[in-house]
This record gives sequence, structure tokens and C-alpha cells, in this order.
Amino acid sequence: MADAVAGLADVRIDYPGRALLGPLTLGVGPREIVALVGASGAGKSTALRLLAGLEQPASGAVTRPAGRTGFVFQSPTLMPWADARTNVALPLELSGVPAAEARRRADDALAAVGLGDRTTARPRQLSGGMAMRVSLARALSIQPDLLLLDEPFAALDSITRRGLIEDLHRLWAARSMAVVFVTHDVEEAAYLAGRVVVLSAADGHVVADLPMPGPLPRPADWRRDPAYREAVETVAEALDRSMERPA
Ligand SMILES: Nc1ncnc2c1ncn2[C@@H]1O[C@H](COP(=O)(O)OP(=O)(O)OP(=O)(O)O)[C@@H](O)[C@H]1O
Repeated sequence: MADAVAGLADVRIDYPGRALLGPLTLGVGPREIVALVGASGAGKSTALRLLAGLEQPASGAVTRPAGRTGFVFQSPTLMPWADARTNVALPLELSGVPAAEARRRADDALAAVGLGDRTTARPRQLSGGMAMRVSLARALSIQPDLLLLDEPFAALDSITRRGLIEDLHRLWAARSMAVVFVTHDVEEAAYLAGRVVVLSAADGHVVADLPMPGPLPRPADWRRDPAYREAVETVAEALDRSMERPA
């Protein structure tokens, strides 16, 4: 894990009333996009919280990025009373960025996610996809080295999801950041990521660590490419194996 931006080494988590999770070892290299998949309860969100420093392991070592970490949750978690610009700018201001600079960075981040003309819209005036774009802009506005996304598109329709994945690839390509993305969706994982890590349902250890073929961002028609279809099958098989309970 020498050149990893962030990582977990032999990490175990001891939640009350639950068998110990782990050991989990996961390194995230510079500019890597890693998808974490696994059954519900496998420990995917826990792995993100450990990488974000929001939780401490019972044992093992956590390497945090040298710079900032952005976090995008399943729900956009916007302040309903504030417009899109304020939703992005306020956390920056609270972290010490002067107000005018925070507004400028918020407008830049909103423009980068295609919402340059919606800066004064309130969350209730935005579609689900737009609200998620505001949430993405908020995470990107801090210029993270590591962007963590916990099933961010799960509540959206498939066309909106596909659009957001293309956006995420475009935003990633323009920046120097690593991405860790939690999803239940095998096709989404294989399309989005350069590497898919499958966690076991039983204790959250790594069942498979699979490099995904093809360039990132994906070329047009990649979803029909036999190499992609094969990668989806490989992830699906690993996910099936991840459900097996130890004898
Ligand atoms: N704060 C906590 N206290 C006790 N148990 C917890 C806590 N957080 C998570 N757990 C348990 O740890 C396990 C892993 O949870 P986690 O949320 O990381 O899984 P997940 O793979 O993200 O699941 P999902 O796909 O359903 O979001 C689950 O069994 C969960 O109930």
C-alpha cells in the first residue's frame, strides 16, 4: 500500500451484537476508481466511514489521504431553505473560506456538474438527479484527493443514473482524485470503476479484487462491448460467491 492515497490494512470492526467484521485490507491508488460491492450488511458503508475517518477500527491500520476527503451520501442531504449556491457555499464558509470566495467556488462547482443556470434554485425546485448533482458539487468544491460515494444514485431512474455516471467520469478525468463508490448494482460497478472489490456477506473480508477492462472514461457503446459484458459476468459470479456462508 506504499503508494496508496488511502487504505485499510487488516482492519476489524467490533459492533455490539454483531460478529466481528473483517479483517479487511483495501488500498486505493492515486486516481483510481474503485467500486465496492457486496450484500446488504457486508460492511461497505463501514469501509467508507473508516476511510473518511468517521469511525475507528477495533484493530488494524487506516491510511487517510494527505488532502481532503469528499463524501456523497445516498440522499442528497441538502438544506431545504437554502438555494443550490448556498448549499455548496455554506460548508466552505464554515470551514473558513471567505464568503465571496466560497460563493465563487460554489458557482464553479455547480457549473461543472451542469447546474450553472440553477444556482438560485431551492432543493424543492430541483429534480432528484439535479439535487444529487448539487450534492456532488458540494463534495467537489473542497477539491478532494479522495471522493467517497455511498450508493449515491440508488434512488434515481436508470437514465438519470447513466447520465450521472458519465458526469462523474468527466469530473474525475478533469481532476486528480481517487474515487471509492459503493453500489449494489453489478453493471454500474463494472462500468464505473477501474477495479471492483467484492466484500463477503459473512464478515466483510475481500472475496475478489477484480481489475475492469477498458479505458476510463468509457468509450461510446462500451455497454455493448463483449469485454464489458464479460466483466459484468465476472463481478456477478464473485458476488454470488460472496453470499456463501463459511461451512
Ligand atoms: N453503528 C453500528 N452499530 C452496530 N452495528 C452496526 C453499526 N453500523 C453498522 N453496523 C452493522 O455492521 C454491518 C455492516 O454495516 P454496513 O452499513 O457497513 O453494511 P453495508 O454493506 O453498507 O450495507 P447496506 O448495503 O445495507 O448499506 C451490518 O450488520 C450493520 O448492521
